[in-house]
Amino acid sequence: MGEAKRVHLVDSTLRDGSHAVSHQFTPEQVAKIAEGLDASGVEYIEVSHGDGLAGSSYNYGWAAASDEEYLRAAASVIKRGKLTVLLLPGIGTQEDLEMARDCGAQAVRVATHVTEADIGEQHIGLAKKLGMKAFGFLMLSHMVPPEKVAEQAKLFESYGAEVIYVADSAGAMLPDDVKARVGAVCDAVNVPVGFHAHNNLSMATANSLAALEAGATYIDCCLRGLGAGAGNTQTEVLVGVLRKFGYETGVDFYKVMDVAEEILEPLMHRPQVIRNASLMLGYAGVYSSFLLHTYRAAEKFGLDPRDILVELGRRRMVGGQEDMIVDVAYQLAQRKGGA
Ligand SMILES: C[C@H](O)CC(=O)C(=O)O
Ligand SMILES: [Mn+2]
Repeated sequence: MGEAKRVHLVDSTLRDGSHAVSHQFTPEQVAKIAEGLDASGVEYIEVSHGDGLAGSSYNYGWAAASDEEYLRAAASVIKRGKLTVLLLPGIGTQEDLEMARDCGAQAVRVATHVTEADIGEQHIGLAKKLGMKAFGFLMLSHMVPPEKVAEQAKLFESYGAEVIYVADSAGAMLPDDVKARVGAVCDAVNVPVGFHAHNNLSMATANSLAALEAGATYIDCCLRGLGAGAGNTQTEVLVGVLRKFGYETGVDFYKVMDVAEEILEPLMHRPQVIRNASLMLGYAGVYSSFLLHTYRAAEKFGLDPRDILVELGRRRMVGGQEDMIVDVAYQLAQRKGGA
C-alpha cells in the first residue's frame, strides 16, 4: 500500500458555523466544542465571529460574547491543535489581531474579496511579526477566472502568506470550476493551497475532493456542516471519506463523529439542510452569509427571498455589502407595488 497523503484540516464550526446560530454560542459551548475537536486530533480550530474578528456589530449580527471571551475559552482547552482566527481587513484591526495573539491564537486567515488581496498586506505582515502562521483567503473565487485567482494568490504569497485558500463562499462551483482555480493557484505559488467549500449545490465534499486532486493540501470543514447558507463541508463526513480515499488527516473518525452528535448537534438552532434559498445562493452565485439578512428583508418587505437573491447575484454584490440587502429589497418591493 502506498503512503497516505497528508491533508491538513481546518475546522470552522466555531467561526463559519456561528452564522448558523446567529453568533449565539456561549463561551462555555465554545470551550466544549473546541475541547472535543482538539481531543479528536483536528489540527486547526478556527474561532471568531462568522465575519471574522470584530464582526460582532449591527451590520453583521451581534454575538453573545466578545472575541476575547470566545478565544480565551477555546485557548483554555486546546492542547494539541492550533487556535486560529479569521480577519477581514476593514472589519478586524491590528489591535484585534494583537488581542487574538495574546489570547493564544497561533494562526490567522486574512480574508479578502478575490480581487482585493492587496488590502491584506499589512495584516499578513503583522501576523508574521507576531509569530502567527498567516493564511491568505480569497473569498468568492467563483466570480473571476482561474488566472485572476492565481494572480491574487501570488500577491498574497509576496506578502508572506504561508498558505493560500481558494474559497467557494457562495457554494456556486462545480468540481471542474474548483479544479481549474485550485490548479491555477498551485501552479502559480510555492506555498500550500487550501480550499473552503459551501454546500449550496450539495457539492461541498465532492468539491473538497476535487481540490485535493488539483493539488490542495488544506481543507476546511465544520461539524454537521454548520455554516453560512447551506453550510460547509461536514467534518465527520469528510474524515470518513478521506480515509476511504487513502488520505491521512490525523483525526480520530469515531471521536469526531461523537463530538458532532453529542456536543454540537444539541446546540444547533435548526438542521443544516439545503433550503430553497440556500440552493438559490449557490445557483445565483451569491455570498453565503447574505442568507439570514435576505430572509429578514424578504419578511419585512413581503418578498420572495429567491427574487432578492437573483437581484443580488445580478448586481454582483460582494461580502461587506450586507447593508445593501435592505436597499435591494426596498427597491424590489417598490417595483412590485408599481411605485
Ligand atoms: C467572512 C466569510 O464568511 C469568510 C468565508 O467563510 C467565506 O468566504 O466563505
Ligand atoms: Mn464560508
